[in-house]
Amino acid sequence: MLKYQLYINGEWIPSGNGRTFSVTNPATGEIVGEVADATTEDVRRAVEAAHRAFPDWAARTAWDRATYLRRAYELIMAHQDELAELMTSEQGKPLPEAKGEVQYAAGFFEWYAEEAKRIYGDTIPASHPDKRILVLRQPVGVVAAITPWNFPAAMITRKIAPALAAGCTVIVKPAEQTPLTALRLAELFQEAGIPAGVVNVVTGTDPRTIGEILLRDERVRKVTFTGSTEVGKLIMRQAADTMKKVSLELGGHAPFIVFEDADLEKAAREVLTSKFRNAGQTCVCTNRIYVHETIADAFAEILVKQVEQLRVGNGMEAGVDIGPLIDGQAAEKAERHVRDAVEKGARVLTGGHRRSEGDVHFFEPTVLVGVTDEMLVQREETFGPVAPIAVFRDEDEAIRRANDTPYGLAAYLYTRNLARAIRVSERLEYGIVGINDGLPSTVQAPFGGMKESGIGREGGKYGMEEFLETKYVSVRLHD
Ligand SMILES: NC(=O)C1=CN([C@@H]2O[C@H](COP(=O)(O)OP(=O)(O)OC[C@H]3O[C@@H](n4cnc5c(N)ncnc54)[C@H](OP(=O)(O)O)[C@@H]3O)[C@@H](O)[C@H]2O)C=CC1
Ligand SMILES: O=C(O)CCCC(=O)O
Repeated sequence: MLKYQLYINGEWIPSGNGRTFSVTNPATGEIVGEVADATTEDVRRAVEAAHRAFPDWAARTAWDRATYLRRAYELIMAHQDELAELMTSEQGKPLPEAKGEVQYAAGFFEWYAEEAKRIYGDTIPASHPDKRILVLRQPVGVVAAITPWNFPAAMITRKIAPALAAGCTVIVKPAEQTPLTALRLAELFQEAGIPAGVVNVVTGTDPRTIGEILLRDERVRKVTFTGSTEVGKLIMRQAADTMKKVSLELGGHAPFIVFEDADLEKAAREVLTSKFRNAGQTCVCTNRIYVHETIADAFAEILVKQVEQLRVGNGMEAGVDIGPLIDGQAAEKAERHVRDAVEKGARVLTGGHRRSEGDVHFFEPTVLVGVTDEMLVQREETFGPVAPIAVFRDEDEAIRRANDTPYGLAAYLYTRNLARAIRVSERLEYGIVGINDGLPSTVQAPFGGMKESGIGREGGKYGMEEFLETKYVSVRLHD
């Protein structure tokens, strides 16, 4: 069993009160790790360390910072098999998916090592002959990064790689259910030689208090969060008191519109990828499938055939496509959504049941038809492997129903008609649109949502903006 302490100021230290908590494998219920349960004083110490490390880190050249980021990238890649196994053991996703996430996570370090050198300012023509106008981009300062359990590596690196590249120092608060990957990454950052205090990792079982300490502290200038919309709203309110910069990647309710001209086999394959990745536990997973009425039956038949080939089981075993859900609440939610849909007239074409034993919860990949918009599954984020199919008659109706949600993270459509693809993607009120593509996430593109799905973007050149302040310097040319 793995044992980890807190990573603060370049050192591994126990919690101030010596307390620890265990990490459980969601596929077996076994305890796989024991980590320190941070006290409020430990969190303050991490802020202090990040604050002290900031001036030196910010003053280094971009080339210098890039060297550390590149080393971190290489170390993560060199340890990808080990990191993937660790991730599967605490999160449950199938091993190949975990390895894909590790590579994706490393990719943010590679990208931002390069991007660090391209933080450009501006010079602006002045309206007086003896004046000059300069615009500088400077790191925002100490950053608190609060991350979820569904992507134990990539949600950390997508935040901290641009933060470090910009010259910020960070305190990471990983999810309670998946701290081991975060702590192993911290060991690799230490091995990469990233200076003491530049990255700190605090783990704990009292997220509200840890959050409050990070958010109340005026030395923390930015909070970046991925998780539920409910907690995101709380964080935004708390950040207001010290006017921190805020980035929020929150819940989603992604529609997938399949038009009548679609290649049904290929469209179903994209829906499958988007819907069942990580057992449906991603914020960009398809939640609502709108299929044109003329092809709905044929599409459902093809999707069911593909879904029935998915193997559910322990993600460590070869050939498994769908791992366990993260906990009992997740299984209960998926079950509630299926039950509610059936009570309101939907039909289960495949799946529909949970398999729970003690603390271990699997859910059969499920396809529902006859779904209508008042069903829970069409309104709340399911975060589970349930694919609800509803029918539509025309383009306007599909767009109106797709946009009828407080969320605005990802949306998908499948068509061979280019004009329609462009027209529809322009009208969808979402931060990410996949045209014939169920997996648009990639390091160089802006990831983020509109409406209640959040604020700000992560990834690519846009992700760097979130960690920079703009300073205007006005110069009068007096001798
Ligand atoms: N956008 C996304 O990618 C995600 C969306 N979700 C959605 O949210 C639902 C609930 O998932 P859940 O894991 O509970 O998500 P949360 O929003 O509760 O957790 C995300 C992170 O925030 C921390 N946190 C929780 N409460 C606070 C607080 N008051 N102040 C500061 N930090 C806090 C958590 O810590 P701790 O782990 O200790 O609770 C975790 O590190 C899911 O079913 C799904 O619908 C969930 C995860 C990711
Ligand atoms: O669920 C999330 O919050 C992140 C989705 C991972 C990705 O596609 O980048």
